[in-house]
Amino acid sequence: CSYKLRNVELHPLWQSSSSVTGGTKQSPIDIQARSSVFDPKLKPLSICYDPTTCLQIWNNGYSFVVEFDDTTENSVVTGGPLNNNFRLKQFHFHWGAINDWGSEHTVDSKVFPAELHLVHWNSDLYKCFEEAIMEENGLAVIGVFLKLGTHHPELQSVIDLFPSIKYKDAVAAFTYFDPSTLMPSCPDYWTYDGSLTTPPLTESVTWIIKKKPIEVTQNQLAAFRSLFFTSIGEEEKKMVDNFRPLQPLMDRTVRSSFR
Ligand SMILES: NS(=O)(=O)c1ccc(Cc2ccc([N+](=O)[O-])cc2)cc1
Ligand SMILES: [Zn+2]
Repeated sequence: CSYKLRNVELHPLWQSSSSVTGGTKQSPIDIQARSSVFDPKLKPLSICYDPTTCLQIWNNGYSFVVEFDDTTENSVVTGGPLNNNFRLKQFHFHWGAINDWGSEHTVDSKVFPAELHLVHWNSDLYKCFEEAIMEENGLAVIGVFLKLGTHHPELQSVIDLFPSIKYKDAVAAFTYFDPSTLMPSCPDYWTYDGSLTTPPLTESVTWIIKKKPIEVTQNQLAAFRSLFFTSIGEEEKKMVDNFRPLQPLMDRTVRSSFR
């Protein structure tokens, strides 16, 4: 049952950041489908990724991160709710210790076992990712839910590198990958203004949450749980439950691209 309360003890990172004082646009949130407002002015998302911009995969102690060369406009997203060009910087995931929880966003309180975040920064307004993180309209993050189902071959090419990045700060070369293979074919999405879900929790993110999940197998989810939060030589702590608790919607409306 994916409605189980998530009574997990939080990784230190999220303990202190379960709510930011004064934050009015924090993420993640529960997306109540019936309260979202269809916006006919929302355009289709325009996503164009060049697989040769893929650089490396590493364990940053919170998740595994696949990073891209963002010195050119070769891998970008625009359209949808976005009024600027956003360059792909990295993608990472959030997941649970078991399949009953793991995603950051929820839909009508339904929790998914994992969630993919594709992180982009506004290259029309800012000079680099580090600057954009701190600024209004600085980032666009596409969220994709994962659900249990068939084997995902393209995700498997990422998972196959896990033995080389088991511990914090381990890095491996990963030089050809198209992250659009990790997205569902259905164009429908929700969008709202929110924040980073890890420190510095800045309210700089236009969230674009795909309505349809992608399918992965139990073994593929279990592979995520073979990673460690800790560095080599430290007492091992399995990398699981690296999601932030739900935050209040406050004075925000979630828009949908579909009726
Ligand atoms: N989970 S999420 O909201 O999509 C998210 C997106 C990007 C990041 C990456 C990141 C955010 C901030 C910093 N920093 O301030 O050094 C470094 C990396 C962290 C978290
Ligand atoms: Zn994330």
